[in-house]
Amino acid sequence: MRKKTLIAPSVLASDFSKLGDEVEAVATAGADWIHLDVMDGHFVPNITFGPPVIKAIRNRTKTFFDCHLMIAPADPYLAAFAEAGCDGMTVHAEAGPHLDRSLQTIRSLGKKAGVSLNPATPETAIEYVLDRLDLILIMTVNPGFGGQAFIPAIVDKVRRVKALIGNRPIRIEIDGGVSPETAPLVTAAGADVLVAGAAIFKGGTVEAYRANIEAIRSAAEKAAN
Ligand SMILES: O=C(CO)[C@@H](O)[C@H](O)COP(=O)(O)O
Ligand SMILES: [Fe+2]
Repeated sequence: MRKKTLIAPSVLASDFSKLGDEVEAVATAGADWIHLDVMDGHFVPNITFGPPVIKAIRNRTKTFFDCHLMIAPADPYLAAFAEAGCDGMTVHAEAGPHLDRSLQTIRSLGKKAGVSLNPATPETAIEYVLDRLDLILIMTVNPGFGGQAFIPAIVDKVRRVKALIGNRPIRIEIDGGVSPETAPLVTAAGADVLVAGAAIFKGGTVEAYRANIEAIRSAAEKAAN
C-alpha cells in the first residue's frame, strides 16, 4: 500500500531568534515531521546548530525530529544527537568510510536510520546497506543552504532508488527546492517525505504555515503513485 506523503518543514528557513516558537507553530500548522539541518562548516560550507539547541527545543512539540546530519565525521556525535531528542538521524553516504557502522550505531541507539545522497552521488552507494535503512534522503540541491533551485535531473535518481528498495519499508525523502511546483515531480517518481524550508516558512503565522504546508501536500498527493 502506498504510504501517505509526509511534509517535513526545515527550520533552516525559520526565524532562529525564536526557534522554539517556530517549531511549535509549524507543528500546530500540520507538519508531520520537523526537519533539523545540522551543518559543521566542514562537510558543508555553512554552520548551524548541534545537540544543545535540539535539546532546548525538544519540549516544544512531540512531532518527530528528523535530524539531517551534514557533518563529518558523524559517528562520534550520534549518541549526543540521540540524547538531545532526535527521533531519526540521517548521515551522508559521502561523510565517512564506514556507512554500515554508522547505520548500525543509529539503530542501536533506538533511532530511525537514514542515509543521504548528494546530487552527484549515485544510488549504488547504498546498495549494500538497504537492510539497515529506514529512510533514504535524496538531495535535490547541493547541501549547505536553503532557498536554492531544485535540480530536475535528480528525479530520475528518485525512480531508481524506488526500484532499488523493492518492497522494503524504507521511506524516500526529498530535500531542496521543494514547492507546490516541484513536489509532484518527485512524488510521481516514488518519494513519500518532502522537506521544505523557504516554501513553508513564509508569512510568519500558523495560518500562513498551514496554507503553505497544505499547498505542497495537495500538489504532492495528486501526483503520488
Ligand atoms: O538540507 C538542506 C540544505 O542543505 C535543506 O533541508 C534545506 O533547508 C531545504 O531548504 P529549501 O530548499 O526547501 O529552502
Ligand atoms: Fe536538510
